[in-house]
Amino acid sequence: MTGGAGYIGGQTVLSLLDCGYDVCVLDDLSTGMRHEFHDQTHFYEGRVHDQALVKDIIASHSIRSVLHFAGSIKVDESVSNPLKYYENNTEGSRALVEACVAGGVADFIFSSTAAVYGTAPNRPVSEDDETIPLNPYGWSKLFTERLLEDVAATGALKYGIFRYFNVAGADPAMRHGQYLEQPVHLIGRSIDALLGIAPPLTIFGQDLPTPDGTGVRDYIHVADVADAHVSLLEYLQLGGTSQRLNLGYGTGYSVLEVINALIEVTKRDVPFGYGEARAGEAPSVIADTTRLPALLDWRPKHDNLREILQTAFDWQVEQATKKRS
Ligand SMILES: NC(=O)c1ccc[n+]([C@@H]2O[C@H](COP(=O)([O-])OP(=O)(O)OC[C@H]3O[C@@H](n4cnc5c(N)ncnc54)[C@H](O)[C@@H]3O)[C@@H](O)[C@H]2O)c1
Ligand SMILES: O=c1ccn([C@@H]2O[C@H](COP(=O)(O)OP(=O)(O)O[C@H]3O[C@H](CO)[C@H](O)[C@H](O)[C@H]3O)[C@@H](O)[C@H]2O)c(=O)[nH]1
Repeated sequence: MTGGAGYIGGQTVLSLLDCGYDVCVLDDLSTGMRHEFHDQTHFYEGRVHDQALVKDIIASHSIRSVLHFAGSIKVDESVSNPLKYYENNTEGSRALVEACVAGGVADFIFSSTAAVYGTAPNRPVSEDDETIPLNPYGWSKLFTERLLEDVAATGALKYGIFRYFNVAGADPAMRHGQYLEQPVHLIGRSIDALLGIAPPLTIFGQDLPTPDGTGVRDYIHVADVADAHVSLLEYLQLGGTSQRLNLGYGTGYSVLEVINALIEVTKRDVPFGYGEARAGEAPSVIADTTRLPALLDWRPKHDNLREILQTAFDWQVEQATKKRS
């Protein structure tokens, strides 16, 4: 696995270990952190671009399946520094896939994003909808999707592409979660505002074409995302064909609904004000979830906004406390 020291990759390491898999992790620790549970993996510090290292890991562990989480994830940064995104996400993936093909890897699972849909239609968006990303981050991911489809067409490997919607929450057993010095996503920023370690939250837009005027997203618990990877891995290993799948719950919550639920869960106030809508941002992005359950033996266990918020809050408080002490 690449990116196994990051937020979603780390959670997937836990799911794989819980299911008894032998896991190799390749991570350059640029944004990820090594945790105690990584001692149960074969951990390599390095970049996915390093083909000699990747080939060596594949050969030494007879690796048949690769899950590729490594990448850069900040949409705003991708606009100001697009070359970083094409280098780390697209070139890195190209080099990795080439080394995997050379090493005889059969199955390749890739972390893509709902950002490939761009201005999603005003209804749940399906895997066959048009993809016109609005930023270099989305393009860097879409190019990798295309690369995988073209390579798979030669028969070199099979792919599983997950287009994640808004991944949030932390491990229910508090073994892992997301902690960024400066959160970039709504839930992380709202919690930091609530804790008083960041300024009040700015809500981007209050008269969008949504029921309450604020942006609507499909939030999915990171533990469900991780478990879905185990199911997709089993599916491919048991002979399933290449797939491109939305990974969301198919339910949307507005920014105000998220803030109100966070206030209910924590019994604390979230200071916020309104600002301009983010340029080009889709008002509502919700997954059409027809395809995935028809294929995989996966059913969500944590599809509850309050649980997502409670685990995210508990984790962020624990991290903030550790940092202070
Ligand atoms: N967080 C989300 O809501 C979200 C949504 C859609 C898609 N994704 C995708 O999921 C994947 C994981 O995201 P995350 O939220 O866990 O991010 P993250 O930053 O926590 O994890 C990324 C990991 O990859 C490592 N990494 C980065 N570049 C590398 C390289 N060149 N070689 C080796 N390791 C490298 C980092 O050190 C980190 O551990 C990313 O590919 C991201 O684009 C995330
Ligand atoms: O400070 C903030 C941050 C966000 N929002 C709003 O909250 C909602 C969620 O925004 P996030 O920034 O948390 O997430 P995005 O939907 O913009 O994007 C995320 O989900 C995408 C998939 O849909 C991609 O995966 C992308 O990588 C990831 O950042 C949006 O309506 C946004 O306008 C605010 O109002 N204020």
